[in-house]
Amino acid sequence: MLNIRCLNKIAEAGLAQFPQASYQFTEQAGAEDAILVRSADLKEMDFGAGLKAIARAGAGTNNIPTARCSEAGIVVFNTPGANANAVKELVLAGLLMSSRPVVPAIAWIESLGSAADLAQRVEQEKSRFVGTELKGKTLGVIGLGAIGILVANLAVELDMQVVGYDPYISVDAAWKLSRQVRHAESLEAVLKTADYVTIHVPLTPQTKNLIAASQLKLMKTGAVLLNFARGGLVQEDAVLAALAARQIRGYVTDFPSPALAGKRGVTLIPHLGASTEEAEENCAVMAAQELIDYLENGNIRNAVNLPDVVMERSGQARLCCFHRNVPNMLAHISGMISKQGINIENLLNRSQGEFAYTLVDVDTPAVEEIAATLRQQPEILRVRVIV
Ligand SMILES: NC(=O)C1=CN([C@@H]2O[C@H](COP(=O)(O)OP(=O)(O)OC[C@H]3O[C@@H](n4cnc5c(N)ncnc54)[C@H](O)[C@@H]3O)[C@@H](O)[C@H]2O)C=CC1
Ligand SMILES: O=C(O)CCC(=O)C(=O)O
Repeated sequence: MLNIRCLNKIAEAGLAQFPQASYQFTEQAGAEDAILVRSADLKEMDFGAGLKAIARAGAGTNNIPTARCSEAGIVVFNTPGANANAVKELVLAGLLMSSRPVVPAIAWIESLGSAADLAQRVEQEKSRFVGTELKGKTLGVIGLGAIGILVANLAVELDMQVVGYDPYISVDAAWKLSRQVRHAESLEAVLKTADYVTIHVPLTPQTKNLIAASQLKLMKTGAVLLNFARGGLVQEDAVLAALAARQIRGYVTDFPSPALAGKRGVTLIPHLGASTEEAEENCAVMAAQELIDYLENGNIRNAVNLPDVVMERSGQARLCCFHRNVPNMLAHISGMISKQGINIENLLNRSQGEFAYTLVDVDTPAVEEIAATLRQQPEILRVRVIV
């Protein structure tokens, strides 16, 4: 039996992927083979020696200590794109809420209750809630990955001018982007030209406080900043100062904090970007399938600390080695196997940065001794045998 521990509510369709004959769910810390998580913070968590993988049912993995996981031979997965449409739709709501004062207008009408002169007061006072149109305004999109692309393309459909910035954009992403999206050479160029700026980059040490006082100063007077990516990307004090100085008109964010609560110009949403039935299901199913293929076949799809490594099963056993990306590892692993007179049926090795992963299919199930010897190597972080 393999033990799966869920640290957040995971959609039923995802849990149903795990066959009951070979998987059980556990709440016991340290007993798990794999963890399924959404936003729970694992940074300070101790991991049991048996933990092989963590799957984030979502995009951002800043709640997972990925470097520490790699050192312990734990593969960290996420579910790229699985919730992108849900976020895109909420960004649209954010754009509409910041161009048309519908939220205060609804609050006002609710405050009137069922007053007899309701219809009359509506017509008399509605001019307090006049907005502006998105059509013709410029949207700056920072980060053109799964979400940024959808937001940029949607804005084109809304007849907005769209300017995008992503110095690391993938070729696949570039193909999906509308040709009407203008390419900005720098973050500064986006900030200077946009009426609305929306951020869609991961939170990393490099992107922390991406938008701070000096960036906010570049924004057009009266512009709106939307942050559906992570709170730490925007320096809150600087945003509050920019709002107080009327440098910017609004800050719409999916990441509330005590400092932002109740402040003029701030719209707080309780981290609902991915909270649709469809996105929760997509993420849960994708995360579960990634874990199952890794636990049962050693295959890796959508890990953040290793590249994709997928090989058809052949032979009688599979050795899965998570190791450092240093010279001679492949020769060492294959040499150890051939020294025992064992035939290698198939082998696949891929690396990403400091780490690498090797799958070896062999023609005998009797490879535990080889695995035990390989585990002695300091450069080898985890060896699994799958028969
Ligand atoms: N509010 C919510 O519920 C959700 C929030 N998110 C957040 O949104 C982020 C983005 O999600 P996806 O688009 O799915 O990820 P993604 O990985 O598909 O795209 C991220 C893009 O950011 C770009 N990027 C990285 N550093 C950059 C920089 N300094 N300047 C400009 N671009 C940069 C990358 O090249 C990549 O194209 C996630 O990391 C997560 O933090 C994601 C899903 C739901
Ligand atoms: O699971 C959630 O609701 C949060 C989604 C999210 O922030 C992400 O996918 O990065």
